[in-house]
Amino acid sequence: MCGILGIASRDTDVFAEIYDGLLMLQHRGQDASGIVTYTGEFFRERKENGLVKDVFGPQDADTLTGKTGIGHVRYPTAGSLSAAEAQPFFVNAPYGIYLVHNGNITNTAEQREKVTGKYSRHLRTTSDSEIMLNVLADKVADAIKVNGNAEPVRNIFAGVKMTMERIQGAYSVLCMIAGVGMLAFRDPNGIRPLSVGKRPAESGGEDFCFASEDVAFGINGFEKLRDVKPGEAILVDLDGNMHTFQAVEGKLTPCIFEYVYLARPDSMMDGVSVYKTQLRMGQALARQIQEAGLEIDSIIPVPDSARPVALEVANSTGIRYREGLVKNRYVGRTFIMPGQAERQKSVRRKLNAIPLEFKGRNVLLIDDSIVRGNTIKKIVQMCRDAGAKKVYIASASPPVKYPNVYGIDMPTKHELIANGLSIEEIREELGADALFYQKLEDLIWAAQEGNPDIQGFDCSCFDGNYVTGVTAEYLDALEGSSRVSAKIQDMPAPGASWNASKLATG
Ligand SMILES: O=P(O)(O)OC[C@H]1O[C@H](OP(=O)(O)OP(=O)(O)O)[C@H](O)[C@@H]1O
Ligand SMILES: NC(=O)CC[C@H](N)C(=O)O
Ligand SMILES: [Mg+2]
Repeated sequence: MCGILGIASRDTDVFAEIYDGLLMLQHRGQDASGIVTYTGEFFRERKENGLVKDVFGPQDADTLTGKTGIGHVRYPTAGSLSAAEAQPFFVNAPYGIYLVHNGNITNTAEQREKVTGKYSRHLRTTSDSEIMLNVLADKVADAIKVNGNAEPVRNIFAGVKMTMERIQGAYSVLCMIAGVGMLAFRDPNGIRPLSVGKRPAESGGEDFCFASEDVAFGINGFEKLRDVKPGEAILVDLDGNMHTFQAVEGKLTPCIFEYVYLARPDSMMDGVSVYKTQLRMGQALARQIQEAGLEIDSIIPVPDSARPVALEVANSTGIRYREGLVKNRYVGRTFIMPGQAERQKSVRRKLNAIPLEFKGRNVLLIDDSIVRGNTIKKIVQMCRDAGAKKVYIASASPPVKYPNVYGIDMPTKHELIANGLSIEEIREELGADALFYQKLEDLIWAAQEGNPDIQGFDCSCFDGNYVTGVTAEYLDALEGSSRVSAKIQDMPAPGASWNASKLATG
């Protein structure tokens, strides 16, 4: 995950608006935040590990001046957790380009070699996003050599096309380019989301906003124009004109996990409502539950992400919906605790059972997904401790069996509870009385129903089919690498520096 946002305004300084927009995308990344603005002459940058509200303050409005700018909230899925790998990244030639990226590149090793070898560039970090920025810079420079510098937009679009032909994986990208404007592009499969919005500018014409999710538009008065197409590049020049270019042929196959968990329910992505997809997931799951014919007193969601699904399972089955688990809103992410034992305890810190809802009852707990199984296993135990008679569980998505290589923090294969175990074995391991998983075809139906024009989805964490193709060597390297998901990283003490090699993927 990661969230990206950019605003090109004709009239006003954009720092405060980017700040507000990033707050709407905070769910996509909580490790680091960064903003760069462009004054028309200079870039002004600030990035640091931490939440948007902790990294930026009112004083930044005085320094981060400029009418255009881009921002990023990071959840690392490549490289390290070091503050140096917070985004945006910068190269000073050609033009001077700042870049923010959501997604993950799968041919980084090969591209790193080219950038540092053939193009004699020095990379400062282990980030995949920095590699992509340098590839883009190389390719724009190549285009300038061929076309001259009279038409920067043409050169930049040519550079994007060549970059798309070289880079594999998932990428939704925004760039600020000195003297030129703001560039947006999305990978040929449109794996990660990106949309563009506009609003009337005070002085006439239009202001533009790009964002990972359209939920970030309203707060600054933007209306969604459309989703950026797969393989498309859009450039808003410094006069506020929008140029579009289909850089390579695209085939929209967005990541289905966005609809399961990542995106906010109030977002529309590629014409599909996240909320309504989750309701349909509930309808499909309800059919399985009805067929099983169990005696269930109440349906209880694991807050917050499973609420829409659970609500619709209840509506469709006629079984009552109850809130039985209360989330402590003051506990941050639970996965920053070191080691398995700590993690299990931290679920307990985050969620607490309402005993009255469990005592003597048969309950069906619903969560959006079961990844390692830590969360639901602990909750099953909490329900039993609270006096539940039977504890049934359902996952709104199918068994997660394969790593995600496109920018979601999924653990390596051997950490996934559904890897190598039958449903019955998983049920036993989780200590539940029954276990339901959404069928993959039902999940696909739930999302596709929102926009039948979508040709397919990347469902790789469920079925192992990676839409861009991924080599067995890449997956082996991932499995054997020192990269482990951020969920089980030991976080450094405040002020201490992070060991950059810990998450290196190579
Ligand atoms: O099987 P596991 O490895 O435990 O992972 C699955 C859990 O991870 C996510 O929740 P998380 O606690 O990360 O955050 P949330 O509060 O946003 O749901 C997801 O909603 C599941 O509850
Ligand atoms: N998951 C993401 O989108 C993060 C972007 C990039 N791969 C990073 O780790 O910084
Ligand atoms: Mg959860």
